[in-house]
Amino acid sequence: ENDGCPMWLAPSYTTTLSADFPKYGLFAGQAYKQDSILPFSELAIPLIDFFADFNRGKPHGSDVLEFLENYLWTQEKIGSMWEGVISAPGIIPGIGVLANYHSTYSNADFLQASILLRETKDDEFKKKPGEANLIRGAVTPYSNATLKATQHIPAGMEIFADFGEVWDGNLTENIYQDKIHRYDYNIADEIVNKMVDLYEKHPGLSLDMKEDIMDFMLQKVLTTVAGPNAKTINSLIPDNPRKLKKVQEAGGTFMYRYRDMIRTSEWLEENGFCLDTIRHGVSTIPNAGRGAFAARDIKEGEIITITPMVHIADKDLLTMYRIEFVENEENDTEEAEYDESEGPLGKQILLNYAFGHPESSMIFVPTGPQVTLINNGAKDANARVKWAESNDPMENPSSYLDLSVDDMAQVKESVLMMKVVAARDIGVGEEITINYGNSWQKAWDSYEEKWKITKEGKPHPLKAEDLRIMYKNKPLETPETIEDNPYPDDILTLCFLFTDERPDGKQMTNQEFGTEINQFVGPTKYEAYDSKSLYLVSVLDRMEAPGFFYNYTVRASLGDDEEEFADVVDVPHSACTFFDSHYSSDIHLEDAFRHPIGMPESLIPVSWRNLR
Ligand SMILES: C[S@@+](CC[C@H](N)C(=O)[O-])C[C@H]1O[C@@H](n2cnc3c(N)ncnc32)[C@H](O)[C@@H]1O
Repeated sequence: ENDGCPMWLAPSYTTTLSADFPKYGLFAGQAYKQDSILPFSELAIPLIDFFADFNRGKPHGSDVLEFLENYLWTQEKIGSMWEGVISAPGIIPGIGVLANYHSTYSNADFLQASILLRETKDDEFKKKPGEANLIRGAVTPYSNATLKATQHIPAGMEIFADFGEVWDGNLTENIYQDKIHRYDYNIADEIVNKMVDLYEKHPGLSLDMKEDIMDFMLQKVLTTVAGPNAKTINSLIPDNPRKLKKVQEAGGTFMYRYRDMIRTSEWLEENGFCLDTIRHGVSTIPNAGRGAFAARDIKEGEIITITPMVHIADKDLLTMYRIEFVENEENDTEEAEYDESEGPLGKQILLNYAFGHPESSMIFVPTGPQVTLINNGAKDANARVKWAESNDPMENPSSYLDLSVDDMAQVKESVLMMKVVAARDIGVGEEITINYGNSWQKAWDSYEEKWKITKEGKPHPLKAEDLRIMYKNKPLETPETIEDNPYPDDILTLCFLFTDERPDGKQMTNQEFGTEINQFVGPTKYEAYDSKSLYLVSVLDRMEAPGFFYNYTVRASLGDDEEEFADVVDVPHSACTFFDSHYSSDIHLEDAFRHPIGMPESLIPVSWRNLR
């Protein structure tokens, strides 16, 4: 089942028949066992307080927001819920954009622990706690977004991510989206498994007998217990008992029904592009952060990767202003508004991950796996970018190059395809770089120059990222110790908490407040760390706990109301972490570096040069 390619980019099953360009998806190049980690760990790029009426009202605002909304992951998935005052959902290029949605089937989900605990070797480029560094504010702090297989994924199968309930019911017209519900398949699977068990227990049964039993179960028993659903469930189970085993082997009734969904390696070779060239790591360029590295030898002229691009018609939408909440007397609510009087606060971090050109208001975010990791190699760059051409595995539809920016704003699909081509032979393990261009280089040089004068060698206020490092092997502060070791103002302490009654069954009550005291019971394994169990806490007490370093008693806040809280005992050190409060992470530094990657001159047609 393993043809050597970990993952393919190819036209998705969800492309509608009427569409005039394919929608792309990710396809497993080899089988992935249930619970295994899928290739590619990605960055997550939060859009802070972006999806609000003040942006919708700007030129192209409603079109851009409507388009970008299709690519978002919630702030709870990313762990960015404290970045803004309204919301901070984000884009996870690669797996987060290209894993499609299917109404009855999903085979992958984000491993939340990977992004929430932020334990990745790639982030070891980190600045020392309390020390200024050029990279502060220049790159997203959210990384290591990883997908895991939620069931066995056969080689050739498309990756469908679990988007949760909100998406259900939206996409019924697509050819492979059927009206049968997920639970119908689940019940059908259970029946198939039980029938197979029964037949295996009684190997002497004749085929006639088997058919009779099956008929009896499906026609009589199922109709009685499942009512109107019986017909649907029945239709998912083959009526020939000999085929039941085949259903199991296919991975259940859904996979059996859509056997042709599994693409052959010939089909993938012909229609797809194998994503086996880039792996992530720490950049070899000083202060550049993470980078993209060659996962195998790449020949000069070879396409390293092809990436769909999401176009944003007006880069001005990424300018951030202070937000004020204005009372709406009509319906007695508060509305968020941009206060532009003081001038901009800065720009969204997404700008650093987008391609642009000074003469165009359009910018382009690459959504191919690992592409956002490619750093600037200036004149020594070993790769270059181009629009994909007609003889490439995926083509850039050239008609869009003739559209005006206003017309492009109306195109709410990711239609543009860019390729990254090796400018010379690249050896395995070498960092892959492109030339970001003169305008970017100038911006970086002047940022560096200013930084040297104002910040070099000076202390930098401690951020959550710093405290995570500092407190890795140091106990959290308690009311007794906090005066001598205060946390910085904008730091939030949080713990992941699943709780239960005390093991001895005795309910303990907090004498002062009359509230319950709960027992910490989890998360105990890596996979169980999830933002649903993340609570703001204050640490009340700590005690040494052999094997666990320290255990804490914490007061967890249960809502906005300060009065709503619960105390939890025996919380291990490893369940607690730090976040920055609103507008205080390095992303929000006043003079943080923000500049799009330069799109080569020849890639920007005259029709897009609306700022000329
Ligand atoms: C598209 S991202 C590349 C991924 C990024 N290195 C990261 O860790 O997320 C572009 C950003 O990487 C950094 N970068 C890229 N090339 C660089 C270089 N040659 N020197 C310094 N910083 C660089 C800059 O902060 C830039 O805004």
